[in-house]
Amino acid sequence: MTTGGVHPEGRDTGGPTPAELPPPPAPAAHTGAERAVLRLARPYLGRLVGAGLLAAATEFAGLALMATATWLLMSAAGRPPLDRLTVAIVAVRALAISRGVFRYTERLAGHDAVLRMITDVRARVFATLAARRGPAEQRSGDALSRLVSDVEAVQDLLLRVLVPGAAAALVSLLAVGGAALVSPPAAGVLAVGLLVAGVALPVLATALTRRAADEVAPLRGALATDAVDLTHGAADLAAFGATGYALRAATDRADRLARLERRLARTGFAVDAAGVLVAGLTAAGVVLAALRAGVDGVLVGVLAVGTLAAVEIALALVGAARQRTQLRADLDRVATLLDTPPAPTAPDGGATVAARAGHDVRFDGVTVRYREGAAPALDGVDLDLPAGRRVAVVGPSGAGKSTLAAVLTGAVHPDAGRVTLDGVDLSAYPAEELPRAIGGLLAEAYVFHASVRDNLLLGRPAAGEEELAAATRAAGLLDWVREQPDGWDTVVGEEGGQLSGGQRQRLALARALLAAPAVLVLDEPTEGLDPAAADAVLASALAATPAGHTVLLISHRLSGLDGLDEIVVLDAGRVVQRGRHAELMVTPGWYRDQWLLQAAAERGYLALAP
Ligand SMILES: Nc1ncnc2c1ncn2[C@@H]1O[C@H](COP(=O)(O)OP(=O)(O)OP(=O)(O)O)[C@@H](O)[C@H]1O
Repeated sequence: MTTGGVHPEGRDTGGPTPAELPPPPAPAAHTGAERAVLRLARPYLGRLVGAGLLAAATEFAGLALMATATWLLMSAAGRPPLDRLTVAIVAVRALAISRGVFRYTERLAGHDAVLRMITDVRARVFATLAARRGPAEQRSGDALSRLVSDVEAVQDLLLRVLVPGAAAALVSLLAVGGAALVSPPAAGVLAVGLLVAGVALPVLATALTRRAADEVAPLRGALATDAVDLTHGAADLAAFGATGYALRAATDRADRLARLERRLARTGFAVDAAGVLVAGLTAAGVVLAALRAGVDGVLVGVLAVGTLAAVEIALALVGAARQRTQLRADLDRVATLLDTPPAPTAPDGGATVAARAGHDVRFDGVTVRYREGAAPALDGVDLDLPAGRRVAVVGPSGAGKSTLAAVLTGAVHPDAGRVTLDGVDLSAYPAEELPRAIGGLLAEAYVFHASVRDNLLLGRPAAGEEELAAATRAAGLLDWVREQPDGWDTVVGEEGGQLSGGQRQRLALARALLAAPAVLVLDEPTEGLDPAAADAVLASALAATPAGHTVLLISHRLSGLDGLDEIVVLDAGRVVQRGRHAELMVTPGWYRDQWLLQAAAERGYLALAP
């Protein structure tokens, strides 16, 4: 839960309150973030520079249009012969048309470059998020917000800050140069006005909005996480009577966000008003300087209108600075992900899984540490799984059983040691190759909001009705499917919500059995089933697995393991016992103690059962 705040009994409901949100990062970090983004923009630099030049051409055409139109109107008032005006008339038309054409091509070129780049950024951010193991980073709401809004910050930095900013700076220089041809003193005044509008005001806007803007992005991320918690955790919140508190915490955060955004908007309006004032004052100053220098009346008018247009273009830098401030926190979050070295993946064209019935798997001194400094989840584990071998991994909660399965399926990479499939390191196989050989029922298997048939076919899309029935029978779900009015087409609800816990587990097991990979991982396949049903399902699942296929069974229950080739007992990530059931039962240790305890508990359960 990140719905921050304190429970009435003083229990913290977890997560940061707005006041606890991380402080705004140091300015140097922001520059680093922008640099990281710009490094990614390098392959598209040519297109971006093209877009910047087109943006400058658009602004310049607008400025020139205003100046020429003013000259035309003021000159026409003196009724000169028409041929003196012809060039200006044609220029006005040409500039009006070219401005539209430049704007259109600039948008096309800029968006083309940026959207190409964004595709790369999103793919990298996705890959980094997918490879992350830290629980703090695995919040789906926050991850979604990073993928969508934070990556859009990269787009905005280029399209709304850098391209228009560079164009405004370039056109401002041209405007001062143009004014200097008419009157150097007026050009001096214009330069001062442009510096105020294009440098001083953006710096002021940044200073005024920096703190508030830095708080906005983490707040948005936290709100996205709240939304996920409030929807996914609604039933638990209601069960603990905590809905009101969770809602209030989320509402407090939303209110704080609204307050910050209002503050940003108010500051924005004030700076915009200052910009209008600067435009007016600069135009007045230019007119005075030009009159004092004896410039012709028509040209004074051209200078005045041109000044207003030029200052307006320079004021785009205020918008760019404001936008940049608002993007900083988002950019930092993206840059952190982009700086993360990618998880080791096999190069394209890596090893391929041989097309045969059985595969040999070996764990050699495999160590996995989820967090630096934390105790390892697996600590130098050796395990031999030749084709056809059936091994159970048991041990107390937190011993590292699921981590072992995750390493085997390639979901988690060992920090030391290696796992080989047919003698080749797992990391040499491209991601899409491994599932051909290794797969099964992993911890907390996901059941999709689809029909029973579609959920099963995920395991083997081409399976026929008979294969579906065999796998479902082995998982003990076939009778239930046949009883349903819609049979295989029964929709199981979001996350299998319309099934009981046991039915959901049987469906996930049936899917794994149907997929029948040569190395089948079964992580707690009978979880949620009563002891008698668990024994029956485990026996039928093992019987349904072809002889040459390897099975790695992870289980809390120790009943029904007597037929397996080896039982490995893990504790705190280390192998503390191994052998067959009969051997372990005559050896003092965790296995025998736990087996006797479970057997006694189940005898009691069965004695109480009606
Ligand atoms: N994603 C993760 N991030 C951080 N630590 C993790 C993560 N997954 C597991 N751990 C830690 O690694 C250790 C081993 O966990 P693992 O889930 O492999 O144990 P397990 O034997 O399967 O436990 P259980 O029987 O309760 O499912 C535990 O201390 C756990 O807290």
